[in-house]
Amino acid sequence: MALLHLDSVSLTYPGDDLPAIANLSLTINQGELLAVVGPSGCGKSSTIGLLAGLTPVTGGLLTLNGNPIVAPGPDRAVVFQDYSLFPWMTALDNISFALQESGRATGKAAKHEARKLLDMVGLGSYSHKYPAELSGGMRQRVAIARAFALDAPVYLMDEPFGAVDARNRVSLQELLLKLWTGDGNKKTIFLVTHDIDEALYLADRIAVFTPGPGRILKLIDVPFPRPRRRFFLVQDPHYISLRNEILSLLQKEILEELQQVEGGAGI
Ligand SMILES: Nc1ncnc2c1ncn2[C@@H]1O[C@H](COP(=O)(O)OP(=O)(O)OP(=O)(O)O)[C@@H](O)[C@H]1O
Repeated sequence: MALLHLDSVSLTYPGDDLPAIANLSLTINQGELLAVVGPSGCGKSSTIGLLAGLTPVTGGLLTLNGNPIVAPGPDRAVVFQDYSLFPWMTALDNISFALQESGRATGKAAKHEARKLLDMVGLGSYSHKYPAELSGGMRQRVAIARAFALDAPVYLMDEPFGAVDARNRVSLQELLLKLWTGDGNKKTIFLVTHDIDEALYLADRIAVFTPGPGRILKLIDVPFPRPRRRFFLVQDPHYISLRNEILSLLQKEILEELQQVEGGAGI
């Protein structure tokens, strides 16, 4: 069932001549995990801003459940790369505050629920620590636990694992899959990533964006059954060919853009 729908959406920031996004059309189904890859500046974060209701569209129509998106709402949670935790609150308080703000729990119940979430992300014994006392990977775990404390139907994730090392990235990906499927009632996830392997491992579909103005160059179905097993997946010839296809789509776009800038010299 279609949940998010972008119909010829365009965005031109105030004062800009050129649009950041032009004629972007896409339907995202309920429970789908859609990954977006594309060169830097192609409008991925801007699309998250539109879906979150933080930025108004300047053309086209953007709907959630058939209703135009005009403002942020509790039906959409956003996770950024930079953790965005409150530095003056402990890990536990960051999560219980989110639970209270969303009206999901108050007082002791909020603390209890927050503790369960911290346990789930493997940080049960770090509940009293402040963000500055945690490693980058731990902070992002808390940020993800806090986002999932909101129990929103839609998650908009902008390079959520971009700032963590490869090992932490793998475990955060597993965590994301666990939270996505939750109690069997899947969330809908729009995940921006620069990592093609991450997109292929996590997503149901991958949208490859063109350089600005952002549009979809290709929508790719990721056919691998779940649960996926990394070790076998990366050796699967179909995986290798999909990976190469995405890489060459991105490289072609980047080379064409460079040729326009450099007049083709040396490329
Ligand atoms: N708040 C803003 N005001 C004006 N222009 C903006 C704003 N945010 C983004 N832009 C412009 O919109 C275009 C798309 O930027 P955006 O951040 O959406 O790209 P991106 O694909 O997420 O890039 P990256 O992968 O580097 O994060 C760029 O040309 C950028 O300069």
